[in-house]
Amino acid sequence: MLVADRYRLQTVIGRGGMGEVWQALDEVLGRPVAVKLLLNDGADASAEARFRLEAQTSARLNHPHVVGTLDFGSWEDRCFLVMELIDGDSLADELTAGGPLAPERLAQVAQHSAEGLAAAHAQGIVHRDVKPGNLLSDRNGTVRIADFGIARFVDDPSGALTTTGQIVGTGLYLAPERAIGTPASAASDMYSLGCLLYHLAVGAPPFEAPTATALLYQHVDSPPVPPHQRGAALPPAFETYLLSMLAKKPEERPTARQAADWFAGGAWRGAPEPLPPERPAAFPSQGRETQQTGGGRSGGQGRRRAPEQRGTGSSRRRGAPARAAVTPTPAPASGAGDGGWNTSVHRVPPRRPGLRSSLRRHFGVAAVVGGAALFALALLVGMAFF
Ligand SMILES: Nc1ncnc2c1ncn2[C@@H]1O[C@H](COP(=O)(O)OP(=O)(O)OP(=O)(O)O)[C@@H](O)[C@H]1O
Repeated sequence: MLVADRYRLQTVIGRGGMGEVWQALDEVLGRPVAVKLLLNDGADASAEARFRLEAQTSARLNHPHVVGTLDFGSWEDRCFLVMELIDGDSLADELTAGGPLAPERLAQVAQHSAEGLAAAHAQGIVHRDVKPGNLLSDRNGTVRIADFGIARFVDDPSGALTTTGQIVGTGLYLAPERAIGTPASAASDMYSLGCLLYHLAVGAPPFEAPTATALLYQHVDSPPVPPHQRGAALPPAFETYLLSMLAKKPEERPTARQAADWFAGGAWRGAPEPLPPERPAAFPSQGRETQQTGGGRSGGQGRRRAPEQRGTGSSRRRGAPARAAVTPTPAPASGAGDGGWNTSVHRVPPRRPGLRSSLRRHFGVAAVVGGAALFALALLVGMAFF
């Protein structure tokens, strides 16, 4: 079948809610392309407008991590969108085929997706439907974001649900602020990306529920179970950062730009560092903070902070609230070096008073008690005499 006298449809690649996607040959330029044909069931008058908007939105983005838009038009009463053909699979396919992703691959997916989102956000475009099926990976593993613009019409939470109350894919990644009816923002995309990465790491989304309402409540209220408690073997820094993307408050999530830089810089590896040998008990947290400085590692510190802002002990402390929000279970010390939970912020024990200060405190208490006893004795003696 030849569309618009130019695009020869060859095989169906996939089907989505709005139409079917074909592998095709652009006979004018002699190159392979993907052609998405809008379903022509005639039922939804707004579908064409949405489709057109998707084309116009994605056409504004020319970025290596966004699927390129090449053409748009109408042919025999059906709208079509011509895209760059991605020879590979979606991340949903990758998950189905191979199970949870290894940290290295997951970090690549995170970086590429965040790059694509950063490019969109810089133009004021919010994707609104970040999900594994909308991340396409080519044979080299390069990830591109597809389907820009469609979800702008599902801003209200009901857009994530069917009329019967069943969950559709979007609900699994729906930001809390959207669940309560606030319009989607760039930070909502970051929450969805966090859910998506969690899903790819664990093999299941952070929240699941039998009803749509229960699921929305979880997005709003429930802290996600840390991935390592569900069997994922992420480096601690990676896990903490991922959980910061799932912060309930939009302003506490990293921006796409920050996330892209953080993953590109390799901080996600969270390589264990040697413990300070000589200063064990008194102020262990200070020693760790100092060690982390400039190391470009550890979870939490990158949160909402551009890399150039990191690096001082005090800013590190300000930048590490994720530690309070996430309470991972420490692993045995043998986990050192293998991405276990015994490094960095997760091992900072509560401060214990040194021997000298506790002696000082005990002497102080004794002095007060002794003084009171002497005073009472003097009072009694005085009363006896007068
Ligand atoms: N440019 C492309 N190159 C290669 N494959 C593509 C391309 N665009 C889409 N696909 C494939 O076609 C499938 C269907 O895509 P489509 O965008 O229609 O639906 P969806 O994203 O799965 O669902 P929905 O549109 O309902 O959100 C995708 O999952 C993907 O595998």
